[in-house]
Amino acid sequence: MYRQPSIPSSNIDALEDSLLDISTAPTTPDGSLTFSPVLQALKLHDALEEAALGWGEQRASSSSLDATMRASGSGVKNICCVGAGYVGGPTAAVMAFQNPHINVTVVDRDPVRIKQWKTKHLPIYEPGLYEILRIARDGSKDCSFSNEATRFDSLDSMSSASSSTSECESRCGYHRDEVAVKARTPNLFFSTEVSKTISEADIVLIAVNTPTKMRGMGAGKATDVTALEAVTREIAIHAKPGAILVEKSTVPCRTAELIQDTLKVHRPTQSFEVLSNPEFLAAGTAISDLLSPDRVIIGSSSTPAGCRAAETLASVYASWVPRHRIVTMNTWSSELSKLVANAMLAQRISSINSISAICEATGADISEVAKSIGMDPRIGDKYLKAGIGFGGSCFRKDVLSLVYLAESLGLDEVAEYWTSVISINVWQRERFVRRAVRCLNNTLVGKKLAVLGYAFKKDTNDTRESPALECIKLLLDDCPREIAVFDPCCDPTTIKVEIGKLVGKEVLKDNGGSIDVYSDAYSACADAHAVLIMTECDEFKTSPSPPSLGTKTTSKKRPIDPRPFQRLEPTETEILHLQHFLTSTFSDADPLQRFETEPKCEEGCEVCFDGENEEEMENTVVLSGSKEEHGKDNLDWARIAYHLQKPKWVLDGRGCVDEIEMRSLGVRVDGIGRSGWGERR
Ligand SMILES: NC(=O)c1ccc[n+]([C@@H]2O[C@H](COP(=O)([O-])OP(=O)(O)OC[C@H]3O[C@@H](n4cnc5c(N)ncnc54)[C@H](O)[C@@H]3O)[C@@H](O)[C@H]2O)c1
Ligand SMILES: O=c1ccn([C@@H]2O[C@H](COP(=O)(O)OP(=O)(O)O[C@H]3O[C@H](CO)[C@@H](O)[C@H](O)[C@H]3O)[C@@H](O)[C@H]2O)c(=O)[nH]1
Repeated sequence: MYRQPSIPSSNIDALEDSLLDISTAPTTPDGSLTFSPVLQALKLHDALEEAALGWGEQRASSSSLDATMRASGSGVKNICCVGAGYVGGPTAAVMAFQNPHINVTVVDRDPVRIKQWKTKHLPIYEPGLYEILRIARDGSKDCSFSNEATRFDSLDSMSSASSSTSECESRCGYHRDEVAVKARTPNLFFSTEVSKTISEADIVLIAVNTPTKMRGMGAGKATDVTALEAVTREIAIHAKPGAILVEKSTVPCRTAELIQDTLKVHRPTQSFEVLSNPEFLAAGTAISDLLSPDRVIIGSSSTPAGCRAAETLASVYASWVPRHRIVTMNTWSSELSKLVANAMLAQRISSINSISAICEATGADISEVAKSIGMDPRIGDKYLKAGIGFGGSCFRKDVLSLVYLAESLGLDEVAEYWTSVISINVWQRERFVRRAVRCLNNTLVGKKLAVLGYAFKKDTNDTRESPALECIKLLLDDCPREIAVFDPCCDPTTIKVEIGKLVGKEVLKDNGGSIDVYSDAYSACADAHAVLIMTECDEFKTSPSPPSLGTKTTSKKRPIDPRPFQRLEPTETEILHLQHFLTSTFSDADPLQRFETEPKCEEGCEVCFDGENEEEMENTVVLSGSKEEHGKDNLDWARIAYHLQKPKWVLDGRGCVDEIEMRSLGVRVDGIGRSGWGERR
């Protein structure tokens, strides 16, 4: 069940404070400052497997040396990334990792966050992030390995890359190529010296938060560009002449104009190029998305200087992204593309959710409908998973930003169309709660409800815009005796603090209310009158798992040895792939003996304070196969069913359980997109 280091009380205070000012609150809450060691093990494998898909393409096109020559030809020596959050941190880490000759410095006004990036307790959790950071931030040692793929028939007698070499040599008796990888000096830095770092940069990436405006004109829809404006001013004052400014944040269309205007006010005689380069990474797959992006969009002005700036940024990406995936366009198209991408994805979810209501009323099954339409390549099978709707920090805010843009342009019909995407999303979760209450005889008084899943999606501890919380708020209106919450990836303390802040401390059991948060599913479900599934966690699925549509696949395949490399100078991505293969195969966190010593925490480090947690985190990095499996164990539904109150109910908001299997356990199932017990009564 859930295991995570306890959060020091000072961090809880910080978390409480961070939730106060919602208008300018960072998009990544301090809740994400804790990270799940269980998840760390689970996701590393998938992330690198995902990235591996793009490596074949790249292998043919570039070695580290080629990439270095290309990007250094553009004269870029220093990159500054303003904003050490969810986007800034991982993006800068991958850029530095893939461009050893460029110094990348991430700056933030938040000293706590910067301090965390310098330690082993990173402020966000993303699978594969730490391995990249260890090379770019801490530097690496010389290392070497055989260029021959591991022979699995001799695995028993091997324990690491180096032993594999000697074992193979003694068996085969001939000398094979040895690949030598040179040591790296650190080229990724974290700092609070915002203006100084900006003044030294050839490229300044702006990756600050752009939440929905909560006050004043456009409140509830328009984008709050307060942080972006502040950074722009700082850049306008301190940037060196000719520096290239890059919008990584998601911004309203024509924001580059606002930036140019500020630059002109402060530096009227100098000209700067402003590029749009939106980020498309998703929570939980950030590193694989960054290592192997579907596309990199660069928007620029069409002047020669604009095109040159776009080419300079493209050369930085070209160190690891195949050229045909780097798409240049005009600035406004690029800015708009980001909003439209999120709006289209959200729209697909609302579309399938609207159909789920028809399925419930007609006897059709939404998963069958989604499967059949998804087989049409014109439609595709992604983002067709019906459920209680989308959450997360981006979809709602970006659709609303598009709505506001349309309204500002007098395009009321367009605004109305996109508003309906949000309306369906809200309606969907209300519908789910209504069905749940109806199943329970229209009264929750005196009843215990178990809520499985609190994060906005599976495999993350990110709870921003969590649909579960919205459902919990609605359930509270019917006065249940208890709402018992469990999420395999979220820290119970963080959930409590967040609920206390967003709903009110009085609703928590500790203060006489009805909401309690558990660290294991079985306690949460014990004696419950109904179990409500709110997040699509794999752990909640019955076996065999219903087909998963619209999410990245979780491969259980044995990782493949990427050797032999075609050149004796493999790319960083290829070395990472090999490292992952060896780590998974030999349960060794540093099989190439490449890592420098990990930075030591300060005396009295609060996160290290709990010795048990510390040991747990270190063990997890070692990625033992058994631990990986343990973390992903499916729930024992028979055990849960046994302890449920009669009639036993599972209200499935994410299509996780198999109705027939549950019926055999004496459990009634009702859920999204299929006619369940609710209809039959
Ligand atoms: N989170 C995602 O999954 C995701 C994905 C793609 C795009 N985006 C977009 O990227 C942008 C950043 O999102 P995020 O999730 O990284 O946000 P975040 O809140 O995690 O991080 C933003 C950081 O910017 C810092 N900051 C704000 N103002 C500053 C200033 N004046 N000087 C220095 N630092 C400052 C904050 O302290 C914070 O650490 C947003 O526009 C978001 O819409 C986010
Ligand atoms: O078929 C589906 C797919 C997703 N979801 C829900 O949609 C939400 C968003 O999921 P996802 O897109 O995987 O996560 P995000 O991290 O929010 O990523 C989105 O938002 C980012 C921020 O802009 C973009 O960069 C990404 O490309 C975009 O996928 C979650 O609540 C999911 O449960 C569904 O209900 N059904």
